[in-house]
Amino acid sequence: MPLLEAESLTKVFRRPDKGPGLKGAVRHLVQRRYSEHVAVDGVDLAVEAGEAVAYVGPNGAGKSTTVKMLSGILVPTSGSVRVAGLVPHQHRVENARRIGVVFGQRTQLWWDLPVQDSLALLRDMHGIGPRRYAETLERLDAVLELADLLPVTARKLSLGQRMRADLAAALVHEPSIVYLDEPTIGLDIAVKDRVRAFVRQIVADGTTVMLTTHDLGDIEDICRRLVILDGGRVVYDGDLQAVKDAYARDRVVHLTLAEPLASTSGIAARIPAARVADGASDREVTVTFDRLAVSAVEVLAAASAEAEVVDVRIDEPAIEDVVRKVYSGELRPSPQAGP
Ligand SMILES: Nc1ncnc2c1ncn2[C@@H]1O[C@H](COP(=O)(O)OP(=O)(O)OP(=O)(O)O)[C@@H](O)[C@H]1O
Repeated sequence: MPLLEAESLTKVFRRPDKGPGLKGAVRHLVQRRYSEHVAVDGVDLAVEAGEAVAYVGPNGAGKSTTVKMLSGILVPTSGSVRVAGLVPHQHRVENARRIGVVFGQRTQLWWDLPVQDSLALLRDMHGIGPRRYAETLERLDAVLELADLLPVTARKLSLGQRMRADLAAALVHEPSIVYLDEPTIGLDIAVKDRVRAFVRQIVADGTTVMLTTHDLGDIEDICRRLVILDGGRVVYDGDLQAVKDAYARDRVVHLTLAEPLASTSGIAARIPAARVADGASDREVTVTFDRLAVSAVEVLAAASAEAEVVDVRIDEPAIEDVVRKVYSGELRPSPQAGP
């Protein structure tokens, strides 16, 4: 049985219909009108224990609303949801024991307390015994390097330090499922790498992770499965690599030559399936090709036959291209058939 299961999960919000300006607000007081907005529209989702799933979509797609229903904060309008066999909004306390939530843009630490006091409060709220708490903290410290942060009040932490402390706060009760919402937002590359490595580690240890992010690097680093939501509906649910194979196949090879080349037409003639163009300088050439039709070795051989190649750099196709196309409406993958 999947650890997390949603069937036809739907959330409809009622929004006040106000006219513009003060006049509209006053009129609304007298004659209230509402319209309905379907934020999540019949979502089916099954996530197995130990999976890392990226749950992505443009602004307003319904990601946070789904996560709120999964964590029991919101009651679905229709459809069903179960997390570890429980209906989250009917068993909020038990559900909270099994889940951890990290919002990159908000903190669950008590702002004016030292981190160690926030963690101790969470320990007491979850009823964690002293021995288990000490062991968990030691494990978290080994990867998140918490020791220096523990005596500092949350308000004095840098963003990166705060994120490490927040991850510890979300995981101190060893939840089996963790919802991460923009966990690396605003972090510098080094801290981002550390947070991603940490999340990979908890997944390897068996924690189920559901990641909501606009940072596609997070997705590539952490998840093998991608669920794309658009307008409240799942438009793709499948393997990340399969999406790349189907939609992000263009690879770019950047070649640096020993001498400037008068024309790239000789290279182009040897690999007709590729697009050959001048690079950033007169000694550079870029070759763009479908990686399933042409290999990088063929590109290198073609270039070497025409000129002396002194350096090579390859840009792999990025999931970013696919997701960007979905967001812009250029691509509509089918949820049933996959890409
Ligand atoms: N409490 C609410 N009342 C009315 N409408 C809401 C409420 N919460 C969310 N919505 C609307 O539901 C839709 C989905 O919102 P949601 O926050 O789930 O999107 P999201 O995919 O998480 O977006 P983002 O990437 O911007 O965080 C949006 O149109 C939003 O305006």
